[in-house]
Amino acid sequence: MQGLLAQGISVRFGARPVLQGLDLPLLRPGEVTVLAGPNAAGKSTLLRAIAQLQPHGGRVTLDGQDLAHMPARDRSRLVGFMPQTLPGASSLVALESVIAALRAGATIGARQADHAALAVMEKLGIAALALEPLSALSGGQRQMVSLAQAIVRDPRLLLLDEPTSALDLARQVRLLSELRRLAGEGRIVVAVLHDLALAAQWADRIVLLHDGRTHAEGRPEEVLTPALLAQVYGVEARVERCSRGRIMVLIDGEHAPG
Ligand SMILES: Nc1ncnc2c1ncn2[C@@H]1O[C@H](COP(=O)(O)OP(=O)(O)OP(=O)(O)O)[C@@H](O)[C@H]1O
Repeated sequence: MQGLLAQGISVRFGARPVLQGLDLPLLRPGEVTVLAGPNAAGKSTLLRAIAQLQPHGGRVTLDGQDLAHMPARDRSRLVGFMPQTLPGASSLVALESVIAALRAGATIGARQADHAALAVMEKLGIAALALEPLSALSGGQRQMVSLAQAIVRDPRLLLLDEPTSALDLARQVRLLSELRRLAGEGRIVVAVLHDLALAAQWADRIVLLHDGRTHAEGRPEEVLTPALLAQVYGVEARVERCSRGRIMVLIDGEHAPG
């Protein structure tokens, strides 16, 4: 079966269950899926479990192959992971960090690796940062370098944890356009986003996490409803259709209890 399937995903930290047998629908190649939900809902934990960076119960398969039972090198070729924050305490310059990410998943000659890494940075509009130390980059610059690291191996599955949180408006569009393009070429893209306006505009599918489970999933207009937003976030919301048929979520306030 083509796509990403995550079933019965459970994670607990000490006695506290964070994910409780969570199921995702089959996420198909070509789709951008947004994971949304309140703070501490378990979105990052779920991404890390899918990437096999977090011990978990349940099963994750990519195109029918169990990711947990795959050699780590094969998995790192197939799965690109962009963490919420790129560690800044590195002595590498940006280009070296992208080359290191490439070589972690592939046997590739030094010159070829240099070219491939620089090509990705050029595509993302960050070639000028190539020789800058990671420790000297701004939060947004670091986020773009982190994206370059995640996509340089040309992964089949791309997992991104709040990839736009530090980006200005133009770079948000650049990053999300790039994700759409990558999905259009047959990859599976899963991104955690808090910004429901961006989610409504860019996602094919939204999965709303709540209480350690999938509370709702579907197309943006199916999931971004006043009732579901009240249940999951505890807010009073209006959903309006604006130009080009897009939906817009307006938050009027917190939901009055009872
Ligand atoms: N390594 C850890 N040890 C203990 N508890 C953890 C650990 N990692 C996450 N948690 C807890 O698991 C819960 C879910 O965290 P997670 O980061 O997955 O949430 P999230 O939905 O991504 O939140 P946010 O939107 O705030 O980034 C939180 O209560 C968090 O404190």
